[in-house]
Formats: sequence, C-alpha cells, structure tokens
Amino acid sequence: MTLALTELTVSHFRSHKLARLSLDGRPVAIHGPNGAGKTNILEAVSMFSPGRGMRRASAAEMTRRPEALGWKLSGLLQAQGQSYEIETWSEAGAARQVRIDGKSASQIDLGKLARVVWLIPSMDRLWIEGAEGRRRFLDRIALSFDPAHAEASLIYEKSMRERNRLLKEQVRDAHWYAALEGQMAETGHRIHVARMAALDHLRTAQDQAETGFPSADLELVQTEGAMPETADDLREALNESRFRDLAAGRTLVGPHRSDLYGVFAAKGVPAKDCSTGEQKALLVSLILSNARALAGMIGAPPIVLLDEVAAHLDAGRRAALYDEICALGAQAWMTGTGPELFSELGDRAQTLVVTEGDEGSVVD
Ligand SMILES: Nc1ncnc2c1ncn2[C@@H]1O[C@H](COP(=O)(O)OP(=O)(O)OP(=O)(O)O)[C@@H](O)[C@H]1O
Repeated sequence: MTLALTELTVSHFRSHKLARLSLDGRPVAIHGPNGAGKTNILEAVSMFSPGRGMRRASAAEMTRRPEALGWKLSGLLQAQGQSYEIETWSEAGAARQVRIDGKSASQIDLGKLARVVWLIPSMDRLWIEGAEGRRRFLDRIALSFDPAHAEASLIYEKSMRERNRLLKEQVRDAHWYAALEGQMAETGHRIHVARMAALDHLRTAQDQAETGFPSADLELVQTEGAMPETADDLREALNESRFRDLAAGRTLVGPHRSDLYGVFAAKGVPAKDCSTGEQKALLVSLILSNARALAGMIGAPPIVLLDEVAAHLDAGRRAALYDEICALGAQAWMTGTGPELFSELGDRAQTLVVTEGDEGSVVD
C-alpha cells in the first residue's frame, strides 16, 4: 500500500500565493536558491499532521504577508487503498480547521490518514541542547504511531499550566489540585506508555535495518527519580510532591521531566559527544526506523519530510538514504539548493524547482 499526496494546493501560505502541485507518488526532490520557499512547501505538508507543524509556528505567522487574512492547504491523499480529499486552513489567525472529503473532521482524524514525520535543520543540535527538544522529537515519533498522542499531550500540558499557576499563586487548598492532578495522572501515564512503545518500535526496526546508517541505543530517563509506573502512582506522586512544588513554583514530577538519552551503538559514545555528521546520521537512522516501523504497523510508510538533509551527508550516506527511501516506497519530500544533491536518485524521484517571483514563490 502507499501513502502519498498526489495533489497539493498551497494558498496564501508563507511565501506561496498559490501553488498547485501534481505529484506522482515518487519521492519529491525540491531545489532552488536560499529563501525561495522550499521549506515552506514541506511545512505545508507537515500541517496535515496534528499540531503546529514542523516549525511550530502560529497560524498568523504562516499567513502570507502582507495581504492575506488566512491560509489554506488542500490535497488529494492516497491512503489505506483509497483517495481522500483533505483540507486544512486557518482564517484570521483562528484555530486550524480540517475537512476530509468535504466533511468537518479533527486534526487527529486527518493525522490517522496522513502520517507525516520530519527531520529539520533545527534538530541538528537535538542531542546537545535541552531535554524539551528531545521529548518533542520522541513525541512526534509516538504521534506518528498513534495520532491520539497529540490529544493526551495537549490535555496534560493544559492541566500542568493550570497547576503551575496555582503553585505560583501559592494556593494551598487541596481541592483545587485534585481534579487537575487526576487529569495529569491519566494523560501523563498515557504519554509515558506511548513514548516507551515508540522506543520499542524504533529498537525493533533498527535491529532489522541494513541501511549503512548507525543505530542508536535509546533510553527514556527521568531528570530526577523514576517515572511512576501507573496512573494511580503518578496521581499519588503529584499529591505527595505538592509542598515541594509549592516551593519550586512548578510541577517537579511527570512525563515533562523525561529525557531521551541516545548512544551511538557501535562506538558506545553518547550521541551528544559524537561528531556533527555522526549526530545527523543518527537522526536519519531514527527517522528511517520510524518509517520502517510504521510501514510494518499500518502497511505503508509515512510521508517523510527531509529539510536540507542531503547537503549534510557524504555521497555514500546520501545514496544509502535514497536507496532506503525507495526500498520503503515512502513519499519523501526533500529540499536542497541544487539538483546535484539529488543526482543519486536519478529518475526514482520527481523534481520541483522553486524560485522567488514578483508575487512570491514560483514552483515548476
Ligand atoms: N508569512 C509569510 N509571508 C510571506 N513570506 C514569508 C512568510 N513567512 C516566511 N516568508 C518568506 O519565505 C522565505 C523563506 O522560505 P523557505 O524557508 O521555504 O526558504 P528555503 O527555500 O527553504 O530557503 P533555504 O534554502 O535558505 O532554507 C523567506 O523569503 C521569507 O521571507
């Protein structure tokens, strides 16, 4: 089975006034000069996944300046052996809407059809910078396996923000906390289970891989103590932590205190101490494992967005990446400044050229 966009219309989105793309299911190699609007196309595709897309931008930031009041993305998606008309849009900075085959739907409904995963340049420092980026990276992987993960994360974060507000205001009345902690315990436990399951899927897929990319030993660790094992344990831990949390002015226990620890398996070196190229190769390896695992689970690999990945790999690894993408049958959308970065793909990919025109980006 395949999972691919065969049409994409990008309207008033970032630098694109109106772009109509016809896709044939092959990987899509997009090249053009800096600032032309290549990444904006990948970002548009990422908006078919639940949440704020690969740049985590607000609806207003994505609206084409200066004239537009909103943006719209529509496409024809081949998924689960069928063709779906999918649309998502935002008007005047309002919450993003979704329609599938003309009917109003949720972002998660769309995410169940359009599984999308990505690697973007800001992830280059993933292993070096703070734990939040690594949690987000893992959550995206978990979400690709189960789009409802997005909902659990949203509810958890909302409840935690509210609890942190109470803590900051030094509210000591237990009854204000009980319901919030109940909700945090239930969703927090779901988040933890989904992350552990995602890691299991990745490990299995890595073991089966013969891609020439290094594999990573991955562990989910807690910044402090251990993650409570059940929802009840987490509720109790939150309850017990109240006085400590009041002193800190924030919640100190829960899945928001988890971190993803990675080791370059063959060398036994923590990912953060690997060379820049090795760190990139580890990320590519993880995204390929994600795609392979998902193909095993739902019968089709996800749509894979690789922003400026080709330029950072040597020719051998680039060829290995392309071979793996083609072997998986994934519709990978890849960007680079010149066509030479995609030469190893030959006619296995479709090429789009993006340039800057008088009225915004032009796609040929
Ligand atoms: N809301 C917006 N309205 C209009 N233009 C925008 C908006 N947001 C970003 N842009 C423009 O989009 C362009 C950047 O597009 P994009 O990030 O897709 O470039 P790119 O082709 O991937 O370039 P690079 O090779 O440098 O990464 C910039 O010129 C920027 O000014």
